[in-house]
Amino acid sequence: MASATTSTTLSLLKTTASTPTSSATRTPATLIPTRHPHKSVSLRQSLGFSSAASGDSLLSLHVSSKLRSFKGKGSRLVVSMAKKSVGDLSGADLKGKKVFVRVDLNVPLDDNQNITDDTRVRAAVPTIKHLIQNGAKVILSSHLGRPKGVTPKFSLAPLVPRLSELLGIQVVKADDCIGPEVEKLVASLPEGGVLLLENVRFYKEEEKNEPEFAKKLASIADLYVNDAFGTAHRAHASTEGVTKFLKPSVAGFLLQKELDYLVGAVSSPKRPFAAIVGGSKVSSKIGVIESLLEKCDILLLGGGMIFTFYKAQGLSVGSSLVEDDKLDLATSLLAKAKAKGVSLLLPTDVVVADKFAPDANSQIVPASAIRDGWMGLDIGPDSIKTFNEALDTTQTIIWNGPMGVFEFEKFATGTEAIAKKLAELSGKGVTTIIGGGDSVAAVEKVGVASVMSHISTGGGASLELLEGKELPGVVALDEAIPVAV
Ligand SMILES: Nc1ncnc2c1ncn2[C@@H]1O[C@H](COP(=O)(O)OP(=O)(O)OP(=O)(O)O)[C@@H](O)[C@H]1O
Ligand SMILES: O=C(O)[C@H](O)COP(=O)(O)O
Repeated sequence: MASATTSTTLSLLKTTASTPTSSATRTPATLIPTRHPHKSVSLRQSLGFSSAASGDSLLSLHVSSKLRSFKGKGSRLVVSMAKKSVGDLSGADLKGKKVFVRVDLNVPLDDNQNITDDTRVRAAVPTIKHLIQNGAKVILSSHLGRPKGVTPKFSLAPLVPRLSELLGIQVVKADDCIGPEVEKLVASLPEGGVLLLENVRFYKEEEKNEPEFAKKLASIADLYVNDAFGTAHRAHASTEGVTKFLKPSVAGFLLQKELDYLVGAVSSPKRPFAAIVGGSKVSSKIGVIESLLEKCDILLLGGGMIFTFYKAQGLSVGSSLVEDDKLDLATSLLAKAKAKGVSLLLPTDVVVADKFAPDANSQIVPASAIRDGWMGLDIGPDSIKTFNEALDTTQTIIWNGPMGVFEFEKFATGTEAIAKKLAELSGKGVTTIIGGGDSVAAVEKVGVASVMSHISTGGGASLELLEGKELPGVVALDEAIPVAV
């Protein structure tokens, strides 16, 4: 590809021609108290939200006056505001106590009811083990799928063998989640024992968050732990309603870690801070892009959404995915990035296909040369190089959404290249956060999941959190220290 064409396109597509804004010209990335030492400063601002955005509620969600810090992978100090955590409870708080633990065991199962991805099961283990070790009687509750009434294929029974294996004890399974059989099983549960309740969504009252149902769930326990980050954006009986009847109601270790990274590390990042946003449509990522534009130094865009940006800039996009009603929005996002000094990079070349199929004919073309009848399905090699160079300058990276149609091997190169780059940088101490959804699948496919600083177990929940929305399952939990904001 002619480099002259590439550089012309590049300057057209970049909102700023400069290198990433240096930390010296932005608010320094230090711990929250250093940035805002005075109590009178809005804690919401100290979390990095502009005063008019939707984060006011977020403040009341995640913030207490107590800061929690821990060493994340890559040896950076991650700071977030804390809800009361299961780690804050003493041994005496837990020994012999019946603890209702909401976990997210909504895992994919194949036709033979085998778990095809046990990430969420493994992620639930640290909290459960902690409770076992402290002599608690552990009552696990989860949903699986979206059943309408009792549906055998959505039973949690297939989870028992893997859970038992990971915990090193035999997990007992109840056939219901409320009622006399459950009460009997709870009564016979020894200290350190684990009971898995049946799919809580077999009752329509769960999703309706009916207080009477929440009360029944709560009646079998002494206290509540929510570790179901993936479901924290749902105000359901087992995630929200139950907290009205069980005190204390605290966060599990997984939920805490998700908040530490997706709120703490994103709001107070080591800079330069890059966000990579991909996926299919700009309309589904508007909130995330707008929210990240408030915080990041570099924004890299990929996936199907880029064609709406191209078209908004007057480029031809052939038969690529375009949202014609979002052209003005794309233009305004580019302007916003420029105004904020964020270096927004769009791919300068793309891999186009003559049909949407794994065996399509493909070509690499500059972004300005997509012909009629062709559709862009991946970012091209020049873009990968430019993105990699930009990422090389960073200290924190968050990634949400694939760069192309990675489900088709032929168009997976861009997504896999980003996954490999993040793995390399993670090894050099850069904080790398994978914000849920398909990017997690891509990272796993490449086999680099274990080296990332954090991989979110939430799809919708992580998106909502990154958008600055409040998560009802988090709001409902006890504050570490009550605070008047
Ligand atoms: N150029 C493209 N044209 C069409 N579809 C694309 C393109 N690039 C990526 N996609 C598709 O986008 C989808 C992922 O988009 P989505 O917005 O759902 O991302 P996500 O946030 O990672 O996933 P999820 O919604 O599961 O959390 C993938 O199925 C991928 O094939
Ligand atoms: O898989 C998820 O995103 C969570 O388990 C929530 O499931 P839901 O979208 O069916 O509420």
